[in-house]
Amino acid sequence: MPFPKINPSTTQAWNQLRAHYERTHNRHIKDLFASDPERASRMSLRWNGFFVDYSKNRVDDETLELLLSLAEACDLETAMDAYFDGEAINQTEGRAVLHTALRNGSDSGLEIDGEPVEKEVGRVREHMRAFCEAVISGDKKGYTGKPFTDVVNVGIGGSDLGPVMVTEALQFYSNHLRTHFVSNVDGDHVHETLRKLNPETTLFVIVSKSFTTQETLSNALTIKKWFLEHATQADIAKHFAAVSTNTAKIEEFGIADANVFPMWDWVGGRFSLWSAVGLSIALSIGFDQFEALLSGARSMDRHFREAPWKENIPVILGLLSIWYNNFHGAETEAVIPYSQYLHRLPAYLQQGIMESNGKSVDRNGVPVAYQTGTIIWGEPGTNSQHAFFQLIHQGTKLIPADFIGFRHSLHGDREHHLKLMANFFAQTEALMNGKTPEAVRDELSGQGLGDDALENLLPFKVFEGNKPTNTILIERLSPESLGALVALYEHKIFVQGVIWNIFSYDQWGVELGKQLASTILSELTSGQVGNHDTSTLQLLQYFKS
Ligand SMILES: O=P(O)(O)OC[C@H]1O[C@H](O)[C@H](O)[C@@H](O)[C@@H]1O
Repeated sequence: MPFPKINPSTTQAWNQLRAHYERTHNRHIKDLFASDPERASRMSLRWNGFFVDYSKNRVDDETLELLLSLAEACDLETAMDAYFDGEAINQTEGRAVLHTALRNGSDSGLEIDGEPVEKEVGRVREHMRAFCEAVISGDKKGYTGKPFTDVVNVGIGGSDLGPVMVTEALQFYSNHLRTHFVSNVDGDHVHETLRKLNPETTLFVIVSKSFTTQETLSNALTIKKWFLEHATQADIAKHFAAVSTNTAKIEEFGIADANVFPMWDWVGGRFSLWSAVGLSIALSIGFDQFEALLSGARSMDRHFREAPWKENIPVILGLLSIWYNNFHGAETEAVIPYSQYLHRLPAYLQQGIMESNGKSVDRNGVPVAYQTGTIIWGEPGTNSQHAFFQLIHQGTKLIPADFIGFRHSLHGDREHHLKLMANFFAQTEALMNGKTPEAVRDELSGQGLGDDALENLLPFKVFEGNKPTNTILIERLSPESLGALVALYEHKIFVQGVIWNIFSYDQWGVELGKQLASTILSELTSGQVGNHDTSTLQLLQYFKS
């Protein structure tokens, strides 16, 4: 079956959703609860240690039915089969999208260009395991015979954000190896990192799907130069490893064959942490834990593929997000993990979601006449409460938010965990209920204010509420649960891309800036500033003067 190319806004479900929005958008979520005692239990999903409560949304059963009809009208089912079966659904690049095959333990019979996918994946995985075990155990040593103490991941975008997010998230499970991440081409990043390192005991993992990315190659060359101030060319083989689809380029860099880990063009950079791109993760937590991360993602894949859509977490969360984006006019979504370990999750999801679904031309090559990709942002709770929550509570914008929390802490300090989680629950309650004028009057009446003063203050202290949230409450932060959580968002991206009728797996929009930067770099180095608009011209001249 060909991948669907259906304009969602021409479907009956879309028009019905629009009419439904017109009829219902003034309703308050708390009134929906008041008239429906079963709402919370009906609008929650329990799966594998995940409790997803989506009842605090501006929806009723009819909204959900219509959203599910929209998914049907856009032929999500055919699209899902094409995704998992390895069809070339990334049509503008002629590639399959098979990050799910990276965590598919069994032999599914999947083939790309006649080659069995899992066999090759398994081979690289075994190579990773042997490499990680040798480094962690200290069997593999640096050029002066000392075991490694530090690992530096050198990469950017998908070759950085996944590894850094997961390594930070799973710090509790980490071993003695200290991990560092160098991504920015700003020399401050690499030089500050090198200052802390001993070349005798540091392993560098250069990660670049293309091995042509300016930032990564520049950082890798700077590191190599620094390393060679202490060691010899032959020692590079002991201290540098690389992950890429472009193995010829790795050879040029001088990395030993035994330290080269291939990846494949059917893995998008922003979905690649499950491949050898995750080498620094596996070094940090050990290969068994890395496999647990894959297995968590695999369970979510199975859930996504098999659960009826009504009970399907990525489908429901994807559809709710469409409801706000396309019918309520919400432009952004906040992701608020109540876990300091997950502090890089919003940044990671920004690439995953915004690079995938930030498109304005549909799968027929026609400009879309509706909104697509949401703007994603967030910071961990409770810090975010003391920073930007004011705007979510009382600003003029509608900002649906995902609250992610854990029933059990890893540190075992119950007092801290209860305080954290009290805030977690309190915020979604406050966002939904708000504070009525009556409640504010009650609160102020005992404070000795005159009637006028009280009434003057009142409008500022009223909260409208009616702010939608999803609560994702997970048993405990572990490699498995993190793997499942990340896969949940990957599949949410897919669902939304299918409905918006866009290609989620290319990223042509990042190319233009790169091309212009390369022209400007040669102008900055050669002394000849070429043709530019007058603003850019004056800035370049000022910079050079
Ligand atoms: O892994 P690399 O080939 O070095 O690419 C790194 C990054 O480059 C570009 O900016 C792409 O937009 C990203 O999707 C990619 O993750």
